[in-house]
Order: sequence, then structure tokens, then C-alpha cells
Amino acid sequence: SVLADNQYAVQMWTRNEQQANEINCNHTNPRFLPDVVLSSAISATTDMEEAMQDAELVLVAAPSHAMREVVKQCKPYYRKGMLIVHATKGFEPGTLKRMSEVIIEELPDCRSELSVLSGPSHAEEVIQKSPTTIVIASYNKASAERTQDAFITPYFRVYTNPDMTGVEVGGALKNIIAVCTGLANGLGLGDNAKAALMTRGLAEMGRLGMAMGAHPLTFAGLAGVGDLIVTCTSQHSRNWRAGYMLGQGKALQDVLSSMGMVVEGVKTTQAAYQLSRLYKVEMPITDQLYEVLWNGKNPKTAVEDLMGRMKTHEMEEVAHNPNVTWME
Ligand SMILES: NC(=O)C1=CN([C@@H]2O[C@H](COP(=O)(O)OP(=O)(O)OC[C@H]3O[C@@H](n4cnc5c(N)ncnc54)[C@H](OP(=O)(O)O)[C@@H]3O)[C@@H](O)[C@H]2O)C=CC1
Ligand SMILES: O=C(CO)COP(=O)(O)O
Repeated sequence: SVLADNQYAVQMWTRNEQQANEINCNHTNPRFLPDVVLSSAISATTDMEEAMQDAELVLVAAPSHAMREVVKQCKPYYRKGMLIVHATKGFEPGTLKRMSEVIIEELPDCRSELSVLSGPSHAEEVIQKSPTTIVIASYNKASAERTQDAFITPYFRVYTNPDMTGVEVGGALKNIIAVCTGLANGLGLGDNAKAALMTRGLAEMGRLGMAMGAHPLTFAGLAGVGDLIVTCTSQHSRNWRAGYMLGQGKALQDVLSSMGMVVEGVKTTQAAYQLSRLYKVEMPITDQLYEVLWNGKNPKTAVEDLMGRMKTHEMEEVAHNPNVTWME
């Protein structure tokens, strides 16, 4: 819709024939955005060749577990020079790769035209043209700026950032913390607990991100704290809602089947648990959520175990910074 507002003719690809017909005939997408009329500049098809044949820019927003499969389907119709943008927040299950790594493996020629679009941006609000800020990261400045130009509108403000790793890792990891804050609310815990999870969660997002090669300040930006705030506090967040239901005692499988939409934070918790061991980074909140989701740990015990950890200082970098020392 943002691209259509910028005068692009938008061709959507979906695997669902009924959804394509609905978009083409009625300009609606009722399962995902009920009560919304889409621009007549948007059409849909189930034929990937038709979707990609004249494309200048390809935006991929498949869930992380389906990214490789979808990009493989794009591959025969990819042409060097096309801008490729992804908006997916997660890691590839099993390989633990970031989405840009998966895309580059499948489309090696697209490296310098590839960007990630991320930040605090619930579709339900973007479609209402509610002011939204977002970041585009790319290895290539010219591609980042071309993509910025394609998406920027008076209600959708786009920044650029060269830190592809930081933007991808921030967007993926904030979902873990959103599930945790939902869980805390579902357990009846208060705003102090929520603030604690968000702040200490941001610390562990940054620790893993830096170990993976990200710039620490990216986590203070839209793809870090920005998206963390919206996902941990918005009624629209599927990750928060899933956590809330878990906190109320529902079983994980029942929660996931009742959502009918992807809850990236669940698989991302497993991926981050594995990455934290690979990179030897402490991620206590992620560890506890992993035990709750994957090993059936009681969430109340998980909270007690987090609160009962060995006492420590707040920030490693500050505690060991010679300019900020303890008084003798
Ligand atoms: N919703 C939002 O506001 C935002 C979402 N994101 C990110 O975008 C990604 C997608 O999220 P979102 O669109 O909300 O998820 P939804 O669950 O709402 O939709 C997922 C879509 O992907 C399709 N899909 C799933 N698997 C495949 C596959 N193997 N091949 C082709 N299509 C497939 C589904 O089709 P079907 O219906 O046929 O299953 C469905 O249309 C996630 O990584 C999310 O974190 C990022 C920012 C905002
Ligand atoms: O990433 C999002 C908003 O920026 C969407 O979050 P949810 O997947 O939790 O709905």
C-alpha cells in the first residue's frame, strides 16, 4: 500500500488463489486486514513469473521458515539490477542464518542491491496511514537510498543504516522479549516487570548482536529499542498476544493454532538459544523462555529463577570503563 501510494504499480504474489481473486476483484484482503479497501494499483497473482516479469523492486515478506523456499521460487525470474528488499524478522531454523544470508545464498548476484526493511511498524497502523518510522539497511549506500526513495511517504518515514547485521538481529530478537512481556502480563505481573524485561532484554539483544558483528548503537535505533517498544506494548503484536495466552495457562500448540498467523518469537527463541551458545553470550531471559516454550518449564518458576540469579553489575562496559570508576 505504501508503494502504491508512491505511484508504483504493485503486483503481489500469494500461494492462495482465493486471496488473489479477493484482492483483484474486491480490492480487499479480509483474513489479514479486515475492513480495509486496498488501492486499485495493487493486483495479485499466484504465478511468480507474472509477479516478477517487469519488477524494478521485489519485496519479500515471507515468514523466516519459508524465506528460502520463496526465494528459490523467485530465482528463475530474478534479473541483475532488481532491488531486493526483505521485511522478515527471524533466523532460518536449523542453519541459524540471517535472512539476508539466506537470500544471498540463493541469489548471489543480488548482494549489492539487497536491503532489509525493519522497525516499529504494525501493518494494521501503516494501512491507516498512521505516522510510522522505519529503517532500511543495506551493504550498498546507493541501494539503501534508492529503496528509501521508493518507500518514503509523508506518513512512512524511512531512515538508512549500513548495519545489516544489527538491523536483522534487532528485528528478530525483539520478538523473544515481546513474548516474555506478554507472558508477564498473562501471569498478572506489573509494569515494573515489563520494564525490567524490556531493558534487560535489550541488553541481551545487543550482546548477541555485537558478537555477531553488529554496531551497538543500532540497538538504540528503530530496529532495536523502537521495535522492542512497539512489540512489547501494542495490542497488535502477535508475539505479545501469544505470550499473554501462555501466561494465562494455555498450551503452546493451542496458542499457535488459535493465532492463525506467524508468531516468529517462538522459533526465534530456539535459534537465539543456539546462537548464544555458538557465540558464548549470556542471554538469561532467552534461556528461561526457551525452557518454558520447549521444555515445559512453569513460567512462574522461570520468573523466580531470573530474579534469583547471582547478583551482578548493570553494564559490563560501564563497570570496566576507566573514565567512570568507583570512588576509593
Ligand atoms: N505483520 C506485521 O505488522 C509485520 C510483520 N513483519 C514480519 O513479516 C514476516 C511475515 O509476517 P506476516 O505477513 O505478518 O505473517 P502472517 O502470518 O500474517 O502471513 C504470512 C504469509 O506468508 C504466507 N506463507 C507462509 N508460508 C509460506 C510458504 N512456504 N510459501 C509461500 N507463502 C507462505 C502465508 O500464506 P498462507 O496464508 O497461505 O499460509 C501468509 O500469507 C514475519 O517475519 C514478520 O515478523 C514485519 C513487520 C511488521
Ligand atoms: O514486527 C512487528 C511490528 O514491528 C510485528 O510484530 P508481531 O509479529 O508481534 O505482530
